[in-house]
Amino acid sequence: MTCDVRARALSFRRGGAEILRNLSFDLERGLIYGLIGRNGAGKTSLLSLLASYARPTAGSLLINGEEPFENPRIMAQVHFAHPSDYSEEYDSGADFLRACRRYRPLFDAEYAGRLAGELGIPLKRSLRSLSRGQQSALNMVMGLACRCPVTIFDEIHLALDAPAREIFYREVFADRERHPRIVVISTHLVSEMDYLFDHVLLVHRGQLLVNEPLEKVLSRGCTITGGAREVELLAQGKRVLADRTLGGTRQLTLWGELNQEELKQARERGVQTGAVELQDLLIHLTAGEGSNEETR
Ligand SMILES: Nc1ncnc2c1ncn2[C@@H]1O[C@H](COP(=O)(O)OP(=O)(O)OP(=O)(O)O)[C@@H](O)[C@H]1O
Repeated sequence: MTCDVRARALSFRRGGAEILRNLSFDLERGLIYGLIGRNGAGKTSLLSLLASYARPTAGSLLINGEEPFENPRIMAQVHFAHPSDYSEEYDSGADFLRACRRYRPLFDAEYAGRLAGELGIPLKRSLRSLSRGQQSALNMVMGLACRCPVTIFDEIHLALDAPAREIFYREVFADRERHPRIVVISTHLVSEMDYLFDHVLLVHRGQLLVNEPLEKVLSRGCTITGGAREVELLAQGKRVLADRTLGGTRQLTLWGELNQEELKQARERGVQTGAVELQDLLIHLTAGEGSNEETR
């Protein structure tokens, strides 16, 4: 089962406010998309359109050529894992996994059970009695094991402890290899997860600011690391995105690439050059303005 997603000039209004404006993008099978942006930028709103929870106000969103909103054929192919309120949920984790088996044709119960065991989720207990992290872990297990052609994780990893997050990252990567599909991960833990992304979607104030493969995004900047004086000389006239000092070593993150002459100078001065961090680019590209329309 494959799936493709096409959004063209997508806009979305809610409560009189324009939340998303004129977004166009494609999502391709086999790729992991990192959806990033500041608080209130519009990430969850975009994901709720993909997950058929809401309908675009303008433009078009097609999944396998069909509009997703209230479309059972498409809803069966999209899994939206997000932080859920289980405070009134008396069913157990095992009940939830059984429901997945009924409603998700590709659900892998054996894999789900194994992963739940590794994460230490007490499956026999009611969901309301689980800790927040255990509830998130169960959401993660369901998202992975459903094997839906479009699998969305919206900040579900936030309540997970570090070992559980490591399992999440490992499994997202490995399971995507075994069962290629579209995976969209919305996150604020950019520096921890960016290595997972094939492609970056950066939403800012309801608009798509970046829609590029990770490699291309990272080529927009560079780091230079070395003695403070040498690094400063190389950075002259350039825009500095980040400045870090460790002992006698200084690292500057610069906007733009170094040309051949600058690379030669860096070598001669013992300055190391490296890739920019996605998080530094995010901070730079979205700095100085509110994250949504109302704060402009
Ligand atoms: N029901 C609603 N009515 C009006 N405005 C809303 C509604 N839901 C969300 N918004 C607004 O839409 C904007 C985008 O919200 P959204 O939840 O999509 O952002 P986000 O990027 O996911 O943010 P965060 O990273 O903080 O979770 C925000 O300004 C938010 O206040």
